[in-house]
Amino acid sequence: MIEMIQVNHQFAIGKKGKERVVPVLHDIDLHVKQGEIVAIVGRSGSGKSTLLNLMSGYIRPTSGTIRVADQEVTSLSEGEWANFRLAHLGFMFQSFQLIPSMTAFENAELPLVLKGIGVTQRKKRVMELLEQVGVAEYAGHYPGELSGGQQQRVSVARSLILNPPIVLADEPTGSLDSDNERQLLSLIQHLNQDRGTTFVLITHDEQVASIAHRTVSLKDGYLLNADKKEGIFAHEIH
Ligand SMILES: Nc1ncnc2c1ncn2[C@@H]1O[C@H](COP(=O)(O)OP(=O)(O)OP(=O)(O)O)[C@@H](O)[C@H]1O
Repeated sequence: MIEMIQVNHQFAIGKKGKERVVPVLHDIDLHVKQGEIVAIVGRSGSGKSTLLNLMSGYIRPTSGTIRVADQEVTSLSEGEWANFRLAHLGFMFQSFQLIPSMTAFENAELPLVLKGIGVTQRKKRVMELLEQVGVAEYAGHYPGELSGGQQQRVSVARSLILNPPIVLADEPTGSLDSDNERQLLSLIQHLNQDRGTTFVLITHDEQVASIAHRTVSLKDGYLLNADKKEGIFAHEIH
């Protein structure tokens, strides 16, 4: 489902002509299979978000090949990437990234509007999903009128509204209390079991990693234990 082959990434920082190169990821080989939940762990600065940004096309690798859903994505243009994301990828973030001037309904509806889905179908789908994540009664509320947990549910509804086959999540439970965390993890497991949704989750949290079929660890930009499920947290995180 997602294949990274010999991927390297470096950032160039500083003024033009005086740039300094910062190597961040080295020789990454990672294969995430369809229907897998893979957790990515590692210390702050080890390159986890950079890895996810490469899978999502927000940055391009310095070298190497990336395939997502059987498509070689490294050569897609910005416009092609935008369409590709709408068709294949859902995103969950630690910050909910809701649009403050739009209601919960409108926020969740946005990807359907971008995809040109008609209003009747949009209404049905949004209300079904808001119901499923437990915030249907707040459909007309603005993000500022919702609790953190409720905003998170709206944000999750938006990320799932197009039934993406792959969901990429960066610290998805980072700002949730333990009840909301448990509910989100349970939703992820259901989607994975019922629809075969593939998840890549960046996390510092053992609870989150515990639902993963496999945990991979980044250390100083190198991928460790790419095929091993256990034995990572104790020595990599702390
Ligand atoms: N746009 C950028 N320009 C220059 N350097 C960057 C950029 N983005 C990230 N970096 C550097 O790349 C390294 C890896 O960053 P990244 O955000 O991928 O780490 P991370 O493992 O996700 O960290 P955290 O757990 O703190 O979010 C860091 O040293 C960071 O400073």
